[in-house]
Amino acid sequence: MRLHVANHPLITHKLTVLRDKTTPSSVFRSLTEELVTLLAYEATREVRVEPVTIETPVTTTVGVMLSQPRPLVVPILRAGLGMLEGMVKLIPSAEVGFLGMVRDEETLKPSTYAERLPDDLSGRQCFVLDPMLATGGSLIAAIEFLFKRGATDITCICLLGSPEGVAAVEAATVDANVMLVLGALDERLNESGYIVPGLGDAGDRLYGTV
Ligand SMILES: O=P(O)(O)OC[C@H]1O[C@H](OP(=O)(O)OP(=O)(O)O)[C@H](O)[C@@H]1O
Ligand SMILES: O=c1cc[nH]c(=O)[nH]1
Ligand SMILES: [Mg+2]
Repeated sequence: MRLHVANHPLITHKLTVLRDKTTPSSVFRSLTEELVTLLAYEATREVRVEPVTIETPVTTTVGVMLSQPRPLVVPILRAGLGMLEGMVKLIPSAEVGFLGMVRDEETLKPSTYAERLPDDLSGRQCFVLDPMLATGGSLIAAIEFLFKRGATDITCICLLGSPEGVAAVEAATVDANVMLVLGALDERLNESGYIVPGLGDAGDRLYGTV
């Protein structure tokens, strides 16, 4: 697994507002969208392109366009849905698949309650969106789901990650072509499995369900 942690003052500024417990849901939603667009810039550095010849008003030139098959973007419901708009703004031609997962807050184990993905993901570049990488259980389950459908090229974008979650994803994806892009790598998990300093429950903060 390759890890990229954003080191950019604009991203850190936006994350600071996101972390603030007084930030209302409406602002939290806009910032999440802005942050994913900034992180997607790094996450799509290896997006596949192919040469195309075009005519400018001045001459003929060779540029590039995204290759087929189109990239697949997979938000993990619920909180990952808050990242979808920011991602498809950058790649409007992407196809979108969905995985619904929820973590049991006692056992911290994830379960999958919804799935809408193409049957065959071989040859597809997949971009998984989830704001929070805590124990890593949800992201690992999502990655394994995509592997079972034949995916071999997966990039995950998370706003915040814990060292424990990064280590777990790393251990689960040895030798696989997986990239993890984080807005920030936080200090640790607390005894309830929440990221510290973190931002609380991303789903609740996005959708006002505290
Ligand atoms: O790394 P983990 O320990 O698995 O925790 C992270 C998961 O927890 C959150 O989802 P949650 O289960 O709260 O569902 P929600 O998006 O519906 O709020 C978050 O969006 C991740 O999917
Ligand atoms: O800190 C955390 C951990 C899991 N899920 C969240 O939304 N936040
Ligand atoms: Mg939640």
